[in-house]
Amino acid sequence: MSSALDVTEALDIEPPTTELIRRVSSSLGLSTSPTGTFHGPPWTKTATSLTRSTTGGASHKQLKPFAAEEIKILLLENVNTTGQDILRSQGYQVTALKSSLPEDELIEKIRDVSVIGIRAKTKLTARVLQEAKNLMVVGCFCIGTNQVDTKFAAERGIAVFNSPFSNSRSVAELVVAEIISLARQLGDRSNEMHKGTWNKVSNGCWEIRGKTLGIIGYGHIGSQLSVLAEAFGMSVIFYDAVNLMALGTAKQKPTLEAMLRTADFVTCHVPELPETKNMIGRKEMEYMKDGSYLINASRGSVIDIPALIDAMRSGKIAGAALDVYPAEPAGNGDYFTNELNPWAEDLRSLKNIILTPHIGGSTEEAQSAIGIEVSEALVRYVNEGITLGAVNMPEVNLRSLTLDEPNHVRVIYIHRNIPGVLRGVNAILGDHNVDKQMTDSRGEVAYLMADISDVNVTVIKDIYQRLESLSSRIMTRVLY
Ligand SMILES: NC(=O)C1=CN([C@@H]2O[C@H](COP(=O)(O)OP(=O)(O)OC[C@H]3O[C@@H](n4cnc5c(N)ncnc54)[C@H](O)[C@@H]3O)[C@@H](O)[C@H]2O)C=CC1
Ligand SMILES: O=C(O)CCC(=O)C(=O)O
Repeated sequence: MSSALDVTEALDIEPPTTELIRRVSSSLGLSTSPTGTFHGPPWTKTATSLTRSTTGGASHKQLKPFAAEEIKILLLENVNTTGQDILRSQGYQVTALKSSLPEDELIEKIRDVSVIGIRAKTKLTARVLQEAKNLMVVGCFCIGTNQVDTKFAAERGIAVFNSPFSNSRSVAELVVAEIISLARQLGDRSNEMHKGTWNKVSNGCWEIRGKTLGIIGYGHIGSQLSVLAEAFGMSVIFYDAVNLMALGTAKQKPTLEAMLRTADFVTCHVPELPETKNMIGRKEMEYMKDGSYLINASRGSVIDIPALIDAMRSGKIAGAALDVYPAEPAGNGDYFTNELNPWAEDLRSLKNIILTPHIGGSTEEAQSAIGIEVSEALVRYVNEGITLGAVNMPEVNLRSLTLDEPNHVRVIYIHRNIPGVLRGVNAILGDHNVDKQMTDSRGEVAYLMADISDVNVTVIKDIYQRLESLSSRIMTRVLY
């Protein structure tokens, strides 16, 4: 394979920085000649199933980084090996760490990488992203993307992908287990037995059959849970910000208050948003039925925990299960103390409370599926510029190039969404044979993808440099 330097010499662009490789040859199946060697498609190398466009029977031409080993990827928080394997099989340089990183260390490391993979704990704030000079894409190997400043990322041309539902079932199953465990005080009985105490009681222990489950947030997880709960003979009611079709015999309630006043068990499945902060506070706990139960496996900010402690001490709430907390440690260890969250010890001292370390999505099935799904999205984005599934960019895709089209180039132009940009871009691309083109915008950012035929290295260099000089430019990539 040719080196990065070969390309920059051929294109006469200096100096040969990683930045340059990212922008110009981040493409890639690139040799100094567009008709150079092509690699087998990635799905022939992994056991996975990268989706691809149909090309009418012709062989799909893989766009691959010219110097794949120059693509540096940092994976934090123990991303599953399924995902690591897919990325390594592309020839990228992958560093995988088990935990998250403190902000200053993260800033040091992120400066150097083209791709970062995280889970729920790593905070990619504007301050961190500002320093990520080479970063083109973030993979959230989880559902939530609240830990990333996705708007700031888009404004810097950094796409963000997640896995919207691969762990939904795992969370729903955990909540079912918690509903039964709270109703039967299983946590307390088990703790007593571990200490040698036999305490056979039925007082305050219930079947869940015939009880009412109130679900806040009837999305992927809430609706899965709805089906499971009905199978146990529960009645399901839910509250959501939008009107949704209820599954089975579930019923949507018009207000949160109406839902809280009726449910025996309340469970939260909303994203972290300003509107969902302390969504269940003192007032809402007052609305809840005496002796009801509260579960939170969404985000730690959704429940006012000091209010919950008071409500449990008074007996208003008979039991609770928490999987998420306002502050969570970067890795495993003895961290669940008042230093982390000032009320941690009060919480730990309560009866009939199940405390789990954010394991809602932590199953072999979910982590394996997420590893594959997010890594494949990252490969598609790095190699082909496809944004399908991105949470902060318009979704843009073009039919794949084929091996019958050797002298084609794919141009990606991420730009500010302002009037007149296409006039400028078309003045540059218009001199060439644009086979197909798609552009779309999302908020202040627009994404243009165009496949151009009959190009040589001089033409590519010219297109790249002229696009880069436009004032609307956020990021230009040229792939072939
Ligand atoms: N504990 C864990 O390990 C996991 C936690 N999660 C958390 O669970 C959350 C929910 O996940 P999904 O069900 O996949 O999300 P989703 O996006 O499919 O559903 C969320 C639902 O909440 C509703 N909603 C949003 N704002 C609301 C508001 N202010 N009031 C009422 N309803 C509102 C939405 O309309 C939507 O129906 C995620 O955002 C994530 O934070 C997700 C996976 C694992
Ligand atoms: O375990 C994880 O990676 C985080 C799960 C989660 O909270 C999510 O998917 O949003």
